[in-house]
Amino acid sequence: ASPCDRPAPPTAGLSHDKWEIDPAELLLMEELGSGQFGVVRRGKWRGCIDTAVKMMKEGTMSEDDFIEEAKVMTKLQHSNLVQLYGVCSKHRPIYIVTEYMKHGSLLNYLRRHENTLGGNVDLLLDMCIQVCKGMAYLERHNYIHRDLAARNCLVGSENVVKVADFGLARYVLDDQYTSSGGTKFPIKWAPPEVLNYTRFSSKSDVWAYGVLMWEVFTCGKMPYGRLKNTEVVERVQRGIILQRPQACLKEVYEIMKLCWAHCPEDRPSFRALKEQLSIVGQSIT
Ligand SMILES: CN(C)c1ccc2c(c1)CCN(c1cccc(-c3cc(Nc4ccc(C(=O)N5CCOCC5)cn4)c(=O)n(C)c3)c1CO)C2=O
Repeated sequence: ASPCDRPAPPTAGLSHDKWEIDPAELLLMEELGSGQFGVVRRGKWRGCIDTAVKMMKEGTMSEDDFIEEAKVMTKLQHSNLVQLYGVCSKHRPIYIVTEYMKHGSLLNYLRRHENTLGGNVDLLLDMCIQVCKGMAYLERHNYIHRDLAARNCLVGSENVVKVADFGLARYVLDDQYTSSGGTKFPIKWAPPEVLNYTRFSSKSDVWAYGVLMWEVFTCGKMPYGRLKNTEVVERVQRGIILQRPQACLKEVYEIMKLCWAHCPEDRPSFRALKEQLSIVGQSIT
């Protein structure tokens, strides 16, 4: 049978280092957009496996550290995580090759489909539960995302939602993104301990997950509207939280609020969140 018939083994023995991909086996296609590290293109690996290929722009990433970490990341495998297939690190720019998700970012998907998604509370809750499952897997592996948000999740066929770009924040060289005073730092998704001490943990991911739930139930609104970052920091430190979105059930909002407990240890784990959200999910379907 041709390699296209069997499912893409995430890290099939691509070369002597199983996380190293031979660029000769990649066919680069249309551009999908650009992120922190530069342009991302769609690709075909070995003629048939759909991939997304990040082509690392010089000076955007601490490459050697990342290539080391890639060995760990290829081992993180879950149906709600965008799979890292491997890297092409024998040339510059290096390529990061991942699974392809045909509908793009969750944020754009919510905004583009607001009319059909807005009334479908079951579907919105299911999307939140899928992200929670992916995050519970990372939590179990003591892996912190550091930039969980709807813009960093991706949508595939049949409304499959997966968490993407987990852990990459550690390799961004742009200070505007990495320092909490920078213009690109995700202030609106950050808890007090990150704003004050950049102390990241799975519990800071849980705070960000609460904001992601708010994004989902508002079909992609900007949290805190047009408030400036300094105003958001002031509110978060005073304990002012996001209000219940109109489409969000009261019992779902109660769970969302748990994610925004001021002290990280008072926030639920993703494991507990998954249990609670699934119970609500069963009670409304
Ligand atoms: C440090 N952190 C947190 C980072 C680092 C890099 C990146 C990000 C965060 C997030 C943004 N990003 C990035 C940039 C560019 C592409 C991808 C990106 C886009 C994909 N897919 C699609 C599919 C379709 C479309 C599209 O054009 N449309 C329009 C028509 O209707 C359907 C959707 C866009 N992207 C995809 O599968 N992956 C794996 C990555 C990604 C996600 O990977 C990055 O490359």
